[in-house]
Amino acid sequence: MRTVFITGASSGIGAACAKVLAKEGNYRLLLCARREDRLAQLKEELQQSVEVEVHTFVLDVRNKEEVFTAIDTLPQEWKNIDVLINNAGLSQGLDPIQDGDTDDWDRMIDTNVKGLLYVTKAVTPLLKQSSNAHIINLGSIAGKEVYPNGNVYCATKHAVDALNKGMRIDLLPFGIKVTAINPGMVETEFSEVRFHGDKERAKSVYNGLIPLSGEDIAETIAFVLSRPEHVNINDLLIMPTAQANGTIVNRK
Ligand SMILES: NC(=O)C1=CN([C@@H]2O[C@H](COP(=O)(O)OP(=O)(O)OC[C@H]3O[C@@H](n4cnc5c(N)ncnc54)[C@H](OP(=O)(O)O)[C@@H]3O)[C@@H](O)[C@H]2O)C=CC1
Ligand SMILES: CC(=O)[C@H](N)C(=O)O
Repeated sequence: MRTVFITGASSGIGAACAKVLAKEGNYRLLLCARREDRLAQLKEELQQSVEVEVHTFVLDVRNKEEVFTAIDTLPQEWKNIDVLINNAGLSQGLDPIQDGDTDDWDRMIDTNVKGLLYVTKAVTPLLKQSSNAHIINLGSIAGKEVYPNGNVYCATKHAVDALNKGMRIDLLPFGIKVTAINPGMVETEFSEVRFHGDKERAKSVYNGLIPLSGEDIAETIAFVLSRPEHVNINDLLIMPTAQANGTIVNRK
């Protein structure tokens, strides 16, 4: 039984990872996000469908002190973390740099880069105790190329790309695997958050094409985690068939 810690489990890719891994039958799930009600709902849903151990807690990954205290004060039986899925993240705004909102920039940098760093630093001592440790970082096509108006979000995901490579080097002596999962368009709450709650604009992002689902990404992560101990998948770029790169999509 491996214990998986998923950040940002209240929605989208994180929630889908919880559901897919719960069904696998060989994972215990440690789940966090800011929305407590969503986590409680997910826990109930998971435990109604399969037999799985789940522990949830509220965490804002931007809050350094909160991150270190939350990990430090986990119940003893939840401290044996084998897998960390650094999934919590967001995009806010889609504007040219000269028109960007500095509060949006702060939220993206604080969550996608600093939050990921705090969680990784807090959890690494626990991962070092595992004989089968793995960190999965949610990057993006936005970490491989820059698209118009993506400026700061793309910068944060380029940072995740660099951190993913850096972690793999630094954690090599401890046998901790490090993998980047870089999706293209996945229909989750991502666009709704990017457009500050504008549901119509968010929906239009996926008009005329079949985007990836959170489950598509979760199944890929389950595959990555299921490789034999001597095999690590370093980096994956996953797109809907209708998307060629960060900007070119085929809409019907
Ligand atoms: N959807 C897409 O097209 C793509 C997404 N990604 C990446 O995938 C990851 C998941 O996004 P996705 O599932 O699509 O989007 P969602 O908006 O559906 O989910 C984001 C999750 O992150 C959590 N989160 C956001 N901010 C914080 C915070 N400060 N502290 C703790 N948790 C936080 C949210 O929970 P809560 O609000 O409850 O805190 C939520 O559970 C992100 O890193 C995103 O950048 C990458 C490429 C493409
Ligand atoms: C362009 C993408 O595929 C990605 N979802 C993003 O908006 O960065």
